[in-house]
Amino acid sequence: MTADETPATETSANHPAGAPSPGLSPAPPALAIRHVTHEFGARKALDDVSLTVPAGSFTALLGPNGAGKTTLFSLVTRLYDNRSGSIDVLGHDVRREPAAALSALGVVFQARTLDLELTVLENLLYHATLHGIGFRAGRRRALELLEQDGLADRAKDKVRNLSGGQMRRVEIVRALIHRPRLLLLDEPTVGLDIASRAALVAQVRKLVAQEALGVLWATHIIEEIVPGDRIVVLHRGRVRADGTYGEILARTGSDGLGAAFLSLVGEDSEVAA
Ligand SMILES: Nc1ncnc2c1ncn2[C@@H]1O[C@H](COP(=O)(O)OP(=O)(O)OP(=O)(O)O)[C@@H](O)[C@H]1O
Repeated sequence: MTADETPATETSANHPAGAPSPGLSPAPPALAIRHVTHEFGARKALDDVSLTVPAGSFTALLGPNGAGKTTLFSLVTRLYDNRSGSIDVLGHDVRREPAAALSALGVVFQARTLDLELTVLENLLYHATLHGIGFRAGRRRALELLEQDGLADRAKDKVRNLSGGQMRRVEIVRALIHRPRLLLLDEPTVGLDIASRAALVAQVRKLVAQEALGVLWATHIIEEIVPGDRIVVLHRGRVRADGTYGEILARTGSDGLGAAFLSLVGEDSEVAA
């Protein structure tokens, strides 16, 4: 079977990918991190971190600068080796089964990584090729995703001519090209205006709802989090709270997420309310 003929992940309206099948054991979470510690010399960037991103959930990783969010993403993506604890993507341990784990993973890094001199479509096809997807299947998938996101008319434009928000949306499309089940986004809205930020968050929430994608969204912007989201509060390398929006408010006795966050991490935070 060629890459062009590789069947898409089976989905249907009643049984989206990642959701448990009737009669079968429940699907593994999109991401399960257990007891991970990471040090840079004497500095402990992560200290016994455990968290789960269920399939079909929008989980916000909320933490101020220096909390350890990027370090955590670097461990999940294997930029760094996790020497303690375990990290499973869709049930695959990233150390023992890196190929299976990484093929289920899409990432949008903090720094922009599109080639400005290539067109939108060329950028997407380049990425598809890296994932072993044939030219025709890659083109079909890229155009389908651009269409869904309202960007089809920009396919042949050089990336240089897009707005910052559009570039970010293309990066999300690129991260989805190989049909991952987990999407990691590291502070994707930094530098965007309010309208672009809202469009980006809406794009990702739609994916969670329609495709049962598990999303881990690192941010320090409280406004991006809404009731119904799962939240992991990370501060100075430690998980300070992990639960639904309502659980975090109830646990801290707060009437808003800003107040809840402050009561969890104290005054030395740089989280934007
Ligand atoms: N390569 C490195 N060498 C030494 N220390 C590092 C390195 N990378 C990160 N750190 C330190 O680890 C801690 C966590 O940093 P990290 O970048 O993961 O936080 P973050 O939550 O992503 O912050 P930001 O929002 O500012 O990117 C910080 O104290 C940082 O200075």
